[in-house]
Amino acid sequence: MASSNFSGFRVALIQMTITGDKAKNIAVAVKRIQEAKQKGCTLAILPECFNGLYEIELFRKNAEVIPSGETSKALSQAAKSNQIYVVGGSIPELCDDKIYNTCTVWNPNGNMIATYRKVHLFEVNITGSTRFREADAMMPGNSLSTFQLGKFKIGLGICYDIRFPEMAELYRQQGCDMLIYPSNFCTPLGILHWSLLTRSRALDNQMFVAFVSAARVPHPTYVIYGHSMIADPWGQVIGEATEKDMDLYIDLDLSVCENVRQQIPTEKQKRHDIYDVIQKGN
Ligand SMILES: O=C(O)CCC(=O)C(=O)O
Repeated sequence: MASSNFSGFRVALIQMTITGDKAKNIAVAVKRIQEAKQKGCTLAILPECFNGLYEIELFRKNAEVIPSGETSKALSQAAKSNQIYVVGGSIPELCDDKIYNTCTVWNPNGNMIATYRKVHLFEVNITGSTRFREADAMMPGNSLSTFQLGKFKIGLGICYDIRFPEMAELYRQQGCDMLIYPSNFCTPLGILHWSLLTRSRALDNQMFVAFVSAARVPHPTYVIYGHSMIADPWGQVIGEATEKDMDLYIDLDLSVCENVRQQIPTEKQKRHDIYDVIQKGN
């Protein structure tokens, strides 16, 4: 891959079913990465916390040191044996007895080329529906993270991060062409906001945005929305799953970013004399 005139690639959004069986979840992820390669994909993306159920009480149980834990080893091997880039959704990361919600990225040699710890922890209290406080079990990360795939520069966020347009704008300032958010929205908020948020971040920043969920399964308190989705730099949805266990394979063309940015040059028209979004720290 990645010849000098490479301007696109096929991406897999892996909407797998997550169960309470960690070994099974890892095995399913590995199999679906292999299928993505067979379908001609250069990049496979997994959902948030894919190695266990999305429950506060289970994060520590499923947590691992990165990159020496079993999930990291499986992702590294899957990337290498299939010669594919893998955005490993996220897993609970154990570091100095603290837990982070961490995304790892693997290149086709099986090397870890980026990590990202969720910066905005999920905390909502929706009357009559979802209550969740990730901070009861996890610590926030403190930095942004990008990686290069051919000519594409890709920025990383996780789920709730997509609600913060400033973060996406900082990635645009860093020259990103695509944002990837491994996610697991609950169904009530998914219905209201999932598509709107994906399209908004894509349109605001004139880039591709991939929002990758697990499949919906019955759960007493947290029913995952599904509907993995990708929007293009026009803000159009170019692929969307249902709520079921399924994967999407989508061709991305980097030249669309350049076309939109030339035709609607908002980045050059920003009034930095009136406002600014600036990055603090790294
Ligand atoms: O923002 C939302 O509605 C859901 C966020 C979420 O589920 C998460 O960050 O894990």
